Amino acid sequence: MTDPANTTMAAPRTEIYADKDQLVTVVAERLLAVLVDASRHAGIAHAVLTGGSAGIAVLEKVADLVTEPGTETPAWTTVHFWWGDERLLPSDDPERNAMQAHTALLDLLIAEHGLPAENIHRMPTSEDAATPEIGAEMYAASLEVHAEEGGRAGLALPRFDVLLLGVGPDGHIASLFPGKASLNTEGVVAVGEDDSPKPPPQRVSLTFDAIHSADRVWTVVVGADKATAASRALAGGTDPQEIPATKVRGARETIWHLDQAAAAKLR
Ligand SMILES: O=C1O[C@H](COP(=O)(O)O)[C@@H](O)[C@H](O)[C@H]1O
Repeated sequence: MTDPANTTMAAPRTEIYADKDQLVTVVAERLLAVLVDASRHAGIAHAVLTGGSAGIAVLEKVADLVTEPGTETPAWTTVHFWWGDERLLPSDDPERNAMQAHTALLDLLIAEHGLPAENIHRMPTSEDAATPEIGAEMYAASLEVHAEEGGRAGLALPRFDVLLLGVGPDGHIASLFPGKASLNTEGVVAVGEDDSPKPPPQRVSLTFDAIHSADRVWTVVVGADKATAASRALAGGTDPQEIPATKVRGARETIWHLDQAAAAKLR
């Protein structure tokens, strides 16, 4: 399975911003640029979204940008949105990462920019799936429908152009939490979590194998409460069982976007 020490994956690099506003502006601009490029050259673009404070702020900034005259935007009919993780809650629960993304950006793109609703691939809700494990199987089936021929890392997945992640103060990414069995799940693309230490307990997450398959993995980190986790994740030799974020890699690019507060303890 994928190995973060593997030279076929990109070593992490950091980009540090004065504040949250600068970080979300740059990441939003680059996200749009990646989608424009993929849409133009491949005729299709796949982006994986994250929840969390910084991840949702990036989407709000994309909404501002697409509303500004003169911003170059992709052909939205070619763009597909996926999620790195989700809370197994009712579809209208405001804690759902998808609900927050709809409010921040996706409703606007559907209503005013022609994004087809069927291009939005939400993870299952608690109405769709009785357990996180069933939810993970359902999401794997959705991903398989859009899998590129031959697949990445032998997995049935689309080619993700860009995958966004947030980091918790405990070092979790997506819904892969310290010490949990989900960290060791190999050979499948999605996994259920029944006992997340961060509420709500039931979640669905992409696995590390799926995350590692993405061309670009951008981790967005804002705030002093993330500084220790970021520093440990980026230090060599950290145990991923303690700080799962240390295992974050993309196939072509791995960037940690940090504001100064989150970067304060980097060595
Ligand atoms: O629970 C989650 O937390 C992380 C980080 O969120 P933050 O608010 O501390 O930035 C997020 O990336 C993930 O998608 C979410 O489900």
